[in-house]
Amino acid sequence: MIIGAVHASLWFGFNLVIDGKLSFGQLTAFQSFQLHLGFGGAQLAGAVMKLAEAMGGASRLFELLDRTPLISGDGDEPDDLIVRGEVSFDEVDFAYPSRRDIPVLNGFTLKAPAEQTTALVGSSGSGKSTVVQLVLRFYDATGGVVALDGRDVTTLKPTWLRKHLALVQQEPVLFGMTVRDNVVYGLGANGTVPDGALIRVCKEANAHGFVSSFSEGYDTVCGERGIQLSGGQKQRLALARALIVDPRVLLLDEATSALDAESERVVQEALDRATVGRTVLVVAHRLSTVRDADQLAMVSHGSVIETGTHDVLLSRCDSYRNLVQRQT
Ligand SMILES: Nc1ncnc2c1ncn2[C@@H]1O[C@H](COP(=O)(O)OP(=O)(O)OP(=O)(O)O)[C@@H](O)[C@H]1O
Repeated sequence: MIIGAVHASLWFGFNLVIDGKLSFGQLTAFQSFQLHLGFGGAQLAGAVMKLAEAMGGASRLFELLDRTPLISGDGDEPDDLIVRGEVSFDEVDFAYPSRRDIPVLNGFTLKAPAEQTTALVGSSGSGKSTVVQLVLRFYDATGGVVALDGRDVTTLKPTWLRKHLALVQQEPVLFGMTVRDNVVYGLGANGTVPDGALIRVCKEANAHGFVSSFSEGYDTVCGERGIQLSGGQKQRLALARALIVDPRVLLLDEATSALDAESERVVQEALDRATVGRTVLVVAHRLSTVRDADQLAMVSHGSVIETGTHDVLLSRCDSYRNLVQRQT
């Protein structure tokens, strides 16, 4: 547009110069003035657009800052030494806040004994992952009681609770910071730990080997601006992050589902080691991951319909038998 205007004024100006109504010097001065004005205007329009975009982003940011959490940060912080790690669900009902009219858990009742592995199995959408989220108080149950060692988790301070419980999910999230910071993040934003403890948990999580092979070791930066890790490596760091708090209860939600067979073997080996002496609540679709659990709970439409070992469920639960048949 600016160029078009320049051409038009040039043509008009030349005619005025030919008619003797304008000097050549006046024409070039006017042209230069016109160009500066045009480009200045275009820059101003660009700046106004950027300002409008920034205002849109800022209003979204303030919206987030103004949000009040559904879960209060207050609660009891009982003496750490007494945590045995028994997790129980007594007639728990739940619906997500965004879909209050759709019940997800209905009278869900189960006891996960301390230092034992309890596996939740059932069809997709039956509510298994939701159960895990209620233990961590990402949400609170709308009815019934979720308890840790008999204490209603809604009476416990979420930060205290998360010192004793740790979660490993299917899609681990690593931040664009060093391996060390990513693992220590398990202790909270300002957590610190001696190198010896860091290496010990990374060995337990089968991560020390590959981290040591990086030229900068634990100071290697992860993510887009650093090293790209495979799914299995990320999962092993996520496990190390969970283990650094030395949790009494380990929650595994499809922790190996997204991995190929070899990565799954290495991660599973680390998990087998990490679960000894801890209460484990595991959600998994692959039967191989859960068949050796101390207890399996068959979940259907938000309720537990049967509990028992693999053999017990095989003998008395049709849904479980169907699940096994589909996978073998
Ligand atoms: N954040 C959410 N908001 C609203 N509804 C949700 C949310 N997360 C899950 N749901 C719904 O809750 C129900 C139970 O989901 P959940 O993820 O607990 O099932 P699941 O048994 O773990 O399934 P899968 O085995 O596929 O992971 C589903 O109908 C799902 O659509």
